[in-house]
Amino acid sequence: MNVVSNLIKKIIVELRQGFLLFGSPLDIFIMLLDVFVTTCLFYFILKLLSETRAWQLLKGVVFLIICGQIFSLLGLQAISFLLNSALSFLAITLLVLFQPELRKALETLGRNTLSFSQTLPFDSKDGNVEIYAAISAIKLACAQMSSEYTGALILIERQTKLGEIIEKGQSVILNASLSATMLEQIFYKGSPLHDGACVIRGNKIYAARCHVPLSGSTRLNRNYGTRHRAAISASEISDAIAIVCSEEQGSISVAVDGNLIKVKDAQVLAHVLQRFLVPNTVKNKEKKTLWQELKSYFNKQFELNADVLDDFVKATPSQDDGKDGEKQTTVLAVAENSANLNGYTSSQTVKANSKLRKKWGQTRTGIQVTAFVLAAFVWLYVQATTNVVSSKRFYDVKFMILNQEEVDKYELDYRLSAWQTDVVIQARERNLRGINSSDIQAQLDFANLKEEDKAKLQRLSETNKTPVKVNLQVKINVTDKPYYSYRITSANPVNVEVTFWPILQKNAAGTNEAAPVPSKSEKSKYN
Ligand SMILES: Nc1ncnc2c1ncn2[C@@H]1O[C@H](COP(=O)(O)OP(=O)(O)OP(=O)(O)O)[C@@H](O)[C@H]1O
Repeated sequence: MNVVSNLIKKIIVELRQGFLLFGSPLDIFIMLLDVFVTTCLFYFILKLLSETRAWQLLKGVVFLIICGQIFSLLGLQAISFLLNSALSFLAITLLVLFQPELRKALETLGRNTLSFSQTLPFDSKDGNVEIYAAISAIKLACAQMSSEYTGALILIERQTKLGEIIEKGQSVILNASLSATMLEQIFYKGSPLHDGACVIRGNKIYAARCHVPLSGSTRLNRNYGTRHRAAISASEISDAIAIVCSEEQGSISVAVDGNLIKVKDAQVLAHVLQRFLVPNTVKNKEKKTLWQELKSYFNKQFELNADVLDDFVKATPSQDDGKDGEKQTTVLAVAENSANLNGYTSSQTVKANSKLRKKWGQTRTGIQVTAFVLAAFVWLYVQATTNVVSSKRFYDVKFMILNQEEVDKYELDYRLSAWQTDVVIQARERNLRGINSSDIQAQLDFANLKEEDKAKLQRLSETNKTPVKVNLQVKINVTDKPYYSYRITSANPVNVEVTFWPILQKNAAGTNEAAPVPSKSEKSKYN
């Protein structure tokens, strides 16, 4: 909590000083890019987390931080202390409690980072043909098995390998060609392979008799047994699509991402599979631009997670296709962590074009705004802590006289009130390190003399009378450093008094000496 308060204080100080946007147009562009990239990162993380139970906890933590800030502002020390301690404890428990969710989120990240498509890993160049052949085989087998009330559990492996399931227990590696007959043979009641799940990898039936570890975290109706639960579990621990043919009801169901939906028949099943396996079948058949590709890449997170139920529904034919008024899809189980609990409940029939109702914080805009706010906050923090602006004092910087000829023409002599100055420069620390005393120029430019002063000098040169005093401002710059990378915050002296007198008078007075340089004790005033 203290960290948060300190951070806010630091940011306010930096904002007050106006140094946050210190730099060239290029620096500002880089800063904006920095905020943009950080926003994307936060967007990605928040989107992944918004599909998990960790989201609720995250909201709780934010609430506690806000309360803590309010309490500490009000000076309520006891409650601030308690909240502070609770937050430190929560930071550790968060990692332990939500290890499965975080693991899943990272897996999703890995999947989407390495591949832009969510298709089956088909070998052939013309993957789509093979996918359609596979879908057709599965459709035929499921139609047959459901009509005969043969129980089956088919897992279609996608990006996440199902090695953990395949290599365990009594599973049998088949690596057989995928065909409807083969599937029916496997799940035929008398077959030694019918128990458990079969895994489809690419265009092969890779393994049979696989046992899926049950998670038990679903809201499945009691009428459904372990086969359906196994389907949900398999879709929870991976991005596999699980198809269940029910032995008791003769129905067909599909599970994706922890959600289970009963489809009307094998034809609807084929539509669903096409939606998930064939790239760009439903959405966009045209060639995408890079921007569209990037957008769909980000959107895909939602397609595969939060919007997965919507996808199920979209994947089915229009509601009117059910001539006898029968429902095309029935949601049997919604993943416990699903963002869609507001939109769908278990065993609720969903209309084909229904829209999901999500809380604002979980909508794309909500997450985008939150991600931007977080990124801006982190950026401000980094500016205030690591990319710090500090100042450095340089002593005895000698004046450089410019345009001497401007006074030579009057044939006068002059004396300066000082020949050197102390300069304080402010810059980003890394820039400041590169500045030495020798890089600083303190210029006295006689070209800056005012017209009235010039007139006085003219009169003096003609009359040879009382000496004339004029003020000149010292101009300071750092050689080899662009003007926007530093600021001169003070110079002492910043104005120099120049006393002019006729050359003859000077010789008489013998005063052609430099004004005294500030003594050490005087210098210490500026430290
Ligand atoms: N963890 C599992 N992994 C793979 N297969 C499983 C698992 N648990 C059960 N099964 C399969 O499901 C069968 C038991 O089905 P059960 O009747 O309990 O489920 P169900 O969901 O009611 O399905 P059905 O409607 O077909 O009866 C088992 O014989 C086995 O083949």
